[in-house]
Amino acid sequence: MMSMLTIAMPKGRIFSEAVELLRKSGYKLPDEFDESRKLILTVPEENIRFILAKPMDVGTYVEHGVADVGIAGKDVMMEEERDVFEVLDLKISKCHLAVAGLPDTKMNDIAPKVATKYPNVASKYFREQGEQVEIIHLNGSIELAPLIGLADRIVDIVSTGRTLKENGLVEFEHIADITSRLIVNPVSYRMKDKPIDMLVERLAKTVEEGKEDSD
Ligand SMILES: Nc1ncnc2c1ncn2[C@@H]1O[C@H](COP(=O)(O)OP(=O)(O)OP(=O)(O)O)[C@@H](O)[C@H]1O
Ligand SMILES: O=P(O)(O)OC[C@H]1O[C@H](OP(=O)(O)OP(=O)(O)O)[C@H](O)[C@@H]1O
Repeated sequence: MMSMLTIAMPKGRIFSEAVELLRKSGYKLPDEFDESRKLILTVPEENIRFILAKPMDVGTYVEHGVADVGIAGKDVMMEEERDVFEVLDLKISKCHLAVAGLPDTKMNDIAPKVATKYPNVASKYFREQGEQVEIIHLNGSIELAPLIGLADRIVDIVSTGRTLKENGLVEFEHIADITSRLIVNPVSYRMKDKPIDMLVERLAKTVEEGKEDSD
């Protein structure tokens, strides 16, 4: 009998797309997945246990080995460099990271301020551009910062662009395209190589088929 796999799933907007991808890949996940408030969901028929974490925390569970694999946004992986393998681009929850602000505004020359939920990504980006900025770490509603005079620029996720538009903000620079990734704990990959390889193969096939559909 193969050992049970623990998969860390991100709660929130990625969750339903990730569940759909797993179902399309042949995993029979009970209806309970769509409405439960439980944080651990075991599917004995598939020999898999799912833990439901905050998206920013998935890498923590996988790095510590309490989850063998996990699903995390590339943005999260960029922000918190973790000792995990990124094995597959799941091509779900597409969006991008961008620099935005009020139109026709220049960055303040002396200590321009950048508000973001991604302090590491933002400071690395501006360092590479040779610009010295002050990073202001916020936890959400990032678009508020330039409107209220807290920051000259924001670094945030843009998906439809609706939040920027409705707040009168514009995108200045594109930092990186973002999709969700399958990540694996290095020790688990050695100890549970068979079930993990099977999971990766099945998901990769579905991702590939999805690509053909959208071509
Ligand atoms: N429009 C979007 N806004 C934010 N994240 C998005 C968007 N589209 C896709 N994503 C992906 O979803 C992840 C965030 O999911 P979600 O918004 O549920 O979490 P969160 O922002 O951490 O949650 P919370 O708002 O509860 O703090 C990101 O890491 C990113 O990879
Ligand atoms: O381009 P759009 O489709 O409008 O999506 C982008 C917005 O969605 C996210 O915020 P979220 O809804 O997660 O709220 P938050 O500000 O509390 O993080 C993100 O931080 C942007 O604000």
